Amino acid sequence: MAEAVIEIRKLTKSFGDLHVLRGVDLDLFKGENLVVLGKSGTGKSVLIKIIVGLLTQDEGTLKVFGKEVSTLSNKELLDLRLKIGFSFQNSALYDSMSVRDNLDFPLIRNVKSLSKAQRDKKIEMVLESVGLSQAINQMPSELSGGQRKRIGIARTLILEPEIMLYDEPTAGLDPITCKDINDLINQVRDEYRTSSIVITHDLTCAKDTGDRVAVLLDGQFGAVGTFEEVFKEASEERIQAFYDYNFITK
Ligand SMILES: Nc1ncnc2c1ncn2[C@@H]1O[C@H](COP(=O)(O)OP(=O)(O)OP(=O)(O)O)[C@@H](O)[C@H]1O
Repeated sequence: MAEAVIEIRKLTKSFGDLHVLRGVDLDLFKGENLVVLGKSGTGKSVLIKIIVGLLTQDEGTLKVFGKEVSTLSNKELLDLRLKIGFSFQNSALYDSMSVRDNLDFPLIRNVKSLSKAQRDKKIEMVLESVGLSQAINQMPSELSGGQRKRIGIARTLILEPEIMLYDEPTAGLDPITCKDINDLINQVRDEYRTSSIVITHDLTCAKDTGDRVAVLLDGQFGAVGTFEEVFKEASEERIQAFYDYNFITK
């Protein structure tokens, strides 16, 4: 049985009368890509915020690397966040900084022991990993949407996180670029041995990257399994509707 790096049990979270998470059970196993699917407003971001300690659950447990997040001290939370890389939907690059400086920034801020030469080496290596060595001196505005996504992922990867959280990694990209990003997500899992949660509405992304797929429905995971298990054998109408909406066959 694979080791769980994140273990969520009976987790609930409400905002006033709005019961967003209503008893969530989920494991993220070491070395897997787990895709979380769910309509807008179902609580995907809330769940991510609880995982990184930005919000606290009302009830239930959430353990990351075996430790309950809600009981961590501020120092422990900061240490945990360094092990979790969050790749934002909008890539979160600083427009006024070159690609090199965008990648240098998290190193200067978080890994104070590195020399300039060591940082340069890491920048070169991570750019090579995402296939954009030639972009090192470019500004974000000179990059395509897909390239910006790659640099955004590189910026997260440079701190060598053990867990990666991808928020809508293919949003706003054309299908061919989506495929490239999906390949990169798989490559990151294999090369960096990360365990990842991929939040998406894009079923092609889910199919290509998800070792397992989990569908959030009415505050709980309605189905968890391989893409085929979740969709091909879906008897649940709401899950089938999600599939039909994405794959328009007519
Ligand atoms: N801090 C907060 N205070 C009050 N309500 C909140 C707060 N954070 C989230 N919510 C509500 O919780 C619900 C779930 O929000 P969340 O952002 O997790 O959705 P989501 O599944 O990530 O949606 P999307 O796919 O559109 O990003 C929404 O109705 C939102 O308005």
